[in-house]
Amino acid sequence: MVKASIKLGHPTFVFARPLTPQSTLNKINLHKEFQSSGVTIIQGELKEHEKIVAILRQVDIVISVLPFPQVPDQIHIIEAIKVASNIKDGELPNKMVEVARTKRRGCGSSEFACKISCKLREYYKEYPQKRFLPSEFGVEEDRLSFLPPFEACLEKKRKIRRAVEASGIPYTYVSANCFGAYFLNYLLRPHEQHEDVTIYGSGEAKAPFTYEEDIANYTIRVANDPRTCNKMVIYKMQKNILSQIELISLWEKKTGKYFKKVHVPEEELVKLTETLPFPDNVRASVLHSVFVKGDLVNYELGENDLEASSLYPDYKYTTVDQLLDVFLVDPPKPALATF
Ligand SMILES: CCOC(=O)[C@H]1C[C@@H]1c1ccc(O)c(OC)c1
Repeated sequence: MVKASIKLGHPTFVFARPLTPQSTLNKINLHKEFQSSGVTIIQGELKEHEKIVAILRQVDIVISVLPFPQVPDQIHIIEAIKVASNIKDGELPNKMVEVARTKRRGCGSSEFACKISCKLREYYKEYPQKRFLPSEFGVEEDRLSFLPPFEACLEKKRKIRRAVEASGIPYTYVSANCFGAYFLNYLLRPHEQHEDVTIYGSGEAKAPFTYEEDIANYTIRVANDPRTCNKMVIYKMQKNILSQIELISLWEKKTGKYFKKVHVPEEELVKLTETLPFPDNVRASVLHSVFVKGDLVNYELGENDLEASSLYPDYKYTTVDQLLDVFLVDPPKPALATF
């Protein structure tokens, strides 16, 4: 995300937890790389309210990339943005209150809401506010329901969304669906010697994949785009919507290897979500939602939703086929999200 911001020419600040003697070499080198690229790095904790307010007075856009365990701590970012932007909780800017009163008469609530959001957009053009992109980037949790372990995690994200909306801070939510390298590593395990691949359910349900670099490149564009203010942006590129069976077949063609398919039936996966310890039970419920139910392709974009590749048709995103070619020669390091 930082590299994409720099590449697009934006003055970029990073607020990160302090480096310690236990910090990994990778993190230390990343700090050095960012600093040599002109990034302003401020080290601190999310509870250091005044420090965050002081930084926020210097920026227009705040993008949070906090992992699940820190999702609730984003409330501190919201509080700091309100102070830095002089926004009172849930209070429309005064100028807007007059508009709201005059517009209320004679229109229904949805028409009224639309008038307000249009007026808010005009207002924000005149009185630029800081925009907040909370740490989302996965499923669209306001439109889907999940098995309990994943549901509990996503409820944390829903709470932050409601707090952002109640605060009046302009926002953009990003649903990037499946992180490409992350899931290709999880499903294909290119770093291991293995004869079989696991298929969750029938393997026919489709899911949208977005290469991590594209997630960052799209998000910096989205964050700076007036069209996406107070909107949900979904990353769902047509060429990157595939089933597990299609993914494995592509990989077999490219590697010249044939893998034995080991299916995990839905009922067994549901049982695992009930019996595995945390966080494996969460991962099992993610797999159930994404690859057994096909949740990520089971809803249509609403009138208030935008899709990234349609917003930026000139941006050449990496297709899954191209990403598999990268995996053939230099597969990215596997990772496991924390919950
Ligand atoms: C393969 C098992 O799933 C995971 O490890 C978690 C990290 C995956 C995840 C976490 C949160 C999400 O919203 C999401 O959307 C597709 C995906």
